Amino acid sequence: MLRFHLQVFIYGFRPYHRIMLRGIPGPPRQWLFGNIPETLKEGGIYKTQQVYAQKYGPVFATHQIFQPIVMVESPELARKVLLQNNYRCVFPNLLYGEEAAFEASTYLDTRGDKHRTVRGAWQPFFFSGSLEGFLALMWDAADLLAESVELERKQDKYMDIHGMVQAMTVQVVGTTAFGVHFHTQLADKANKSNSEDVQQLLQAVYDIMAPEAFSFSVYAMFLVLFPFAAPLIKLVAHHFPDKGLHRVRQGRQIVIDIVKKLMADRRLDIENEQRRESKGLQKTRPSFAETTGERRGVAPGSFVDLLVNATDKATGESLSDLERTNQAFVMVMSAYETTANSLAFTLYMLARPENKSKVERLTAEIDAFGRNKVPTFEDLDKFPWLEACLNEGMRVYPPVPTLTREAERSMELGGYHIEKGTMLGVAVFSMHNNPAYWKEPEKYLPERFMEGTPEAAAKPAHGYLPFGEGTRACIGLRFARMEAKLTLIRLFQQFTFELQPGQEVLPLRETITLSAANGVFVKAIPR
Ligand code: HEM
Repeated sequence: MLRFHLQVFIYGFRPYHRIMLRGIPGPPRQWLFGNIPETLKEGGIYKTQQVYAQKYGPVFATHQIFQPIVMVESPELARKVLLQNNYRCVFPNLLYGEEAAFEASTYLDTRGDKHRTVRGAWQPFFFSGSLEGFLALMWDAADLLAESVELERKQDKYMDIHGMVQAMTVQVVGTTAFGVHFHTQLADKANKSNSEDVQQLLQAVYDIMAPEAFSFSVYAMFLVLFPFAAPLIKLVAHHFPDKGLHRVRQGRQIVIDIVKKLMADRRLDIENEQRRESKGLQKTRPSFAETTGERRGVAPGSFVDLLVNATDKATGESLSDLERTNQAFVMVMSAYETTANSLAFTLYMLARPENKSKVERLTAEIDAFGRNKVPTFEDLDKFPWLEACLNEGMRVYPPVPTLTREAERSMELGGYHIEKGTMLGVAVFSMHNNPAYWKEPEKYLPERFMEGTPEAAAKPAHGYLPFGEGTRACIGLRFARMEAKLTLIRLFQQFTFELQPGQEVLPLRETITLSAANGVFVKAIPR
């Protein structure tokens, strides 16, 4: 018992971390709880980072949840962290056995050659040719969104545009990545065929990403307090899960089961096509080119097709089924929520009354293109102001507020020595909103992203990081930008938006991502 007490005391004091972080400024690390109480008091990690950066400067050490982490909050240091280190931090969790193996092979956590293989398997999905092929599907989804907005507008109601945009981005993931229609949008309610599956899927993703997911179980608390007993805690948690742990595990299983089903269906589909082709029979499924004109066409060159055919370049072997399922799982987790959040933040900014002149410039740009025209892939370069509005939205509210890396070797950061293996973080939200780097950061000024303007000249050369940087930067950047641009074009061809009073300050919800906690409520004004 004495030994146990000693271990608790030593862990609470964290001598090893103190040695690793020696000399690096930062908030006092409370015995046992690190900086958790302050994070709770400030209302989020991204908030405490702002407070600490002001107090301690561009390099500071904090104890976020489980781990000590050295944060940087300057464009130059952020670049150094992101370009010199290729691995994201892996935080301790309660997963055990097969679930732990699944997590370890997740794209977001893969390392070295495996990362190159996985990234290589994903890449063709984002080639210009593929993106161009997705345009009609994305436009289709944006069109349904506009129809849904019109339905709500007719009832003269304030609507949660965040929720509606989310339903749209889910549809886009369905058609482009999985070749299925999720029928999530209001104007598409009649097609309910698989909407229950989708509701389940969304709930599951929500459960996995919920803020409580970080402390979802009483076992998590034991893991924080007694990390040296992790194997035992995980074993007990696995066999006797409490309600919180059960919820997250169930969520993961639902997502895995659904993506497995989607892949199996698609595989069968491909086999049937090949069989018909070998017999010289006509295709049952029209090619994408044949469906682009159709309102509800599905792209056969989908992500699932890529996964089914993916091979490991190094070994020539195909990816294991576990790895394929894993990639599809990551696609579900990473592709829709961030895009929906960035659109919702931009729409929020454009609905604020003080930004009326920005909207006028946006509608003028869209009208110059055409109020009833569908843009082609090339046309998308003709909307610099729209793109600037989107960029500025992600500056004020970066959908991923913190980036992480593990120090691959010892390095120097802002005059401090960093030991190999130290967890590093980039305080993106804080940096994007720091007056030391951005003049009047509280103002929504898309001009910052318009070449030749004084606002653009005053912008830092680096330090704008909504998609990260380096070998681990967002692979879906072009896909996301294209989808967001098409959506804004389609919406502002028909409407402008008015913010519901009472949302002058937008409550935020922080998980790995940042989103509007209670939605974004607007009234649509027909143009
Ligand atoms: C506006 C929308 C999006 C934002 C703001 C965003 C942001 C990010 C950020 C910040 C990272 C981490 C970068 C780093 O650590 O340096 C990331 C990684 C990633 N994103 Fe996105 N993302 C968006 C959309 C998408 C979409 C649409 C997809 C897929 C279709 C996607 C797939 C991924 C993947 C797979 C990674 C991991 C890349 C790697 O480790 O190699 N993202 N994203």
